[in-house]
Amino acid sequence: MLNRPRRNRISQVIRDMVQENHLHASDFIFPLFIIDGNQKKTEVASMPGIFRYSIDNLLHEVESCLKLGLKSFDLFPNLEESLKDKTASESLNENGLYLRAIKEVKARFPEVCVVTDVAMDPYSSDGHDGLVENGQIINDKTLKILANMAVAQAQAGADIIAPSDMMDGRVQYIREALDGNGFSDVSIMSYTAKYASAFYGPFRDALNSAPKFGDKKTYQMNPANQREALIEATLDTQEGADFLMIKPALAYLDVIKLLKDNFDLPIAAYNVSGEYAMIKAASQNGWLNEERATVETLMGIKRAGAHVILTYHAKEVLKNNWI
Ligand SMILES: NCC(=O)CCC(=O)O
Ligand SMILES: [Mg+2]
Repeated sequence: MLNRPRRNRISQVIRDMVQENHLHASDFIFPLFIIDGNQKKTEVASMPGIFRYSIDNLLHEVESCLKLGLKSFDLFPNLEESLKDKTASESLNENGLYLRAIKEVKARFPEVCVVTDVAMDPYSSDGHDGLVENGQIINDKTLKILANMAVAQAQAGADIIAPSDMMDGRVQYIREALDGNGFSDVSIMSYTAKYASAFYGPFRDALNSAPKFGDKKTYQMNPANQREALIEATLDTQEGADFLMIKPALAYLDVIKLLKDNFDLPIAAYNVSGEYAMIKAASQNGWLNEERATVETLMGIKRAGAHVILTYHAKEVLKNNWI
């Protein structure tokens, strides 16, 4: 036998030497949920270890993440039902929860990268990502709403705008609105291939943002499709996206790899709430080793081709020195 691959696995030193992929704090974006009020910190029942923070506690949380080397955050608001309407108008309220949170984080920690979510669903009385008329999601009328939301978030200090809605044409529409308002340095991380997935369940609990009727299958992608992601990625690239995101991550590792191999933009993958919940639930039952399952999962997403991983595991992984 001339070839014995086991020789490169014989000791920890050699295994480390030939390790092809590594995880770093700089790979991660940590999603954070925000609620109104003071001194609030409420755990999301289906996401043990993940909390909704009032702005004062959000600042403490960001500070403790910075100490661990975690410097990028994606913020999501949990709004009271009474603030929601057909056109998501609360998203433009300068004194509203979301824009205040962005301003306060950037004022206190100018060095952090704040990623902001552009989508109607947290503010929409219909719980959808687009404007609803007669039970239909109206693409083109939604674009203006999304662009206004993006400009308001850029004004508040967002570094990266992340449209998560899957309306056609929104990347270019938002790009032009940002540029027209003097925000040509604000990036767009497009949710390029966002699938109509069961794995968003716990997130919708966290934000109370589930659709009030129907589902999201007329705008989010069919989980059976891979080639369609190439169409979405081509369009987002032409429209001026700075990052291409695939979401969820685990059931879509082939799509991560496909876009990594075919496009030159950085690839982001969203390791979503249901993926987090599965590992937590199994670990709490003693069915999985949490450290090993978590690191193996994140490594799999990186190995598939993601440069950036949005993950609820980010803080615990760094805090426990798992990587
Ligand atoms: N626009 C952000 C999401 O929909 C996140 C979903 C999840 O974490 O399940
Ligand atoms: Mg698209």
